[in-house]
Amino acid sequence: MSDQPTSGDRPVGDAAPLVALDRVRREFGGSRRTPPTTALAGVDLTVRAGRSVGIVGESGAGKSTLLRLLLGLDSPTSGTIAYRGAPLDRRDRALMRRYRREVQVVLQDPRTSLDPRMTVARIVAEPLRSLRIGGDVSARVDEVLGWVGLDPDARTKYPAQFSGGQRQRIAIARALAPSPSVLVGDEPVSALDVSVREQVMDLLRGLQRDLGLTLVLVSHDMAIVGQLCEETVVLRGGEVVEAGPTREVLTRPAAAYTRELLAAVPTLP
Ligand SMILES: Nc1ncnc2c1ncn2[C@@H]1O[C@H](COP(=O)(O)OP(=O)(O)OP(=O)(O)O)[C@@H](O)[C@H]1O
Repeated sequence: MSDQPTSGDRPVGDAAPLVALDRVRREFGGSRRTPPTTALAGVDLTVRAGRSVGIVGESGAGKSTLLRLLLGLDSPTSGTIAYRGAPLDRRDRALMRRYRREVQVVLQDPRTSLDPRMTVARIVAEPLRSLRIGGDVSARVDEVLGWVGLDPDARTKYPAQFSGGQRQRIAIARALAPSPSVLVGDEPVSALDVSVREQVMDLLRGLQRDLGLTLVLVSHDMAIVGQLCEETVVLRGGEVVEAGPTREVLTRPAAAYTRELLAAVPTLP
């Protein structure tokens, strides 16, 4: 990083629960004749401030559903999601606007997540506009570009002028612009070449440390979660089958399913 980020007034290393899911269920569809599809079957999850949590699972485990709930884009069928102890209620617009500012996302593929017709400056400033955050937008754009290792002359360029890794840096800068407490990554490095992947993982680690950011990573890839996250939650069929410190989950998996996932990883961190 070219500039040292400042953590503002967020205490680095504070371990208070930031986001807490309590028996969260999410069902889809269903009628008198057919039962609903259960995407999440009562998930408990605590994300502590300043920590990194990985949520792993195979296709259909419920990761996308959980991600949408974490981003405040969907509501549980039952159970609660609380932010700093206050239950989220999607009907409370002011609360949800604050929450969406606090929790920002980096998606898997910057080729589709960045608008090719917009300059980098507009892309990075976009959440400030949509969340109606005032202040010196131009200075903020330069600041967050610096944090992700991009020069200010990137501002006037378009996504197509950058490599895959640099595009993902732009997406990370955009997520950082509104000063979130939580950065959620939806397979944020899976689409990158292996060498670039390491660099972007280093960047995410550095941001977590230097900004006191809380990192939630959703991935099918146990190796990526193993390298980036202090805690790991294993999801299968909408249920948490295992959760704990990553080191323990990797070295002493309690669930047979976790052992199967681990067996599929060629080299563990
Ligand atoms: N909008 C929806 N309508 C009906 N069923 C859904 C909907 N969204 C998810 N599901 C179902 O819920 C289950 C979990 O889906 P989800 O997309 O959350 O899993 P996932 O772990 O993200 O998988 P993938 O990695 O393939 O995206 C699946 O059985 C899926 O078919």
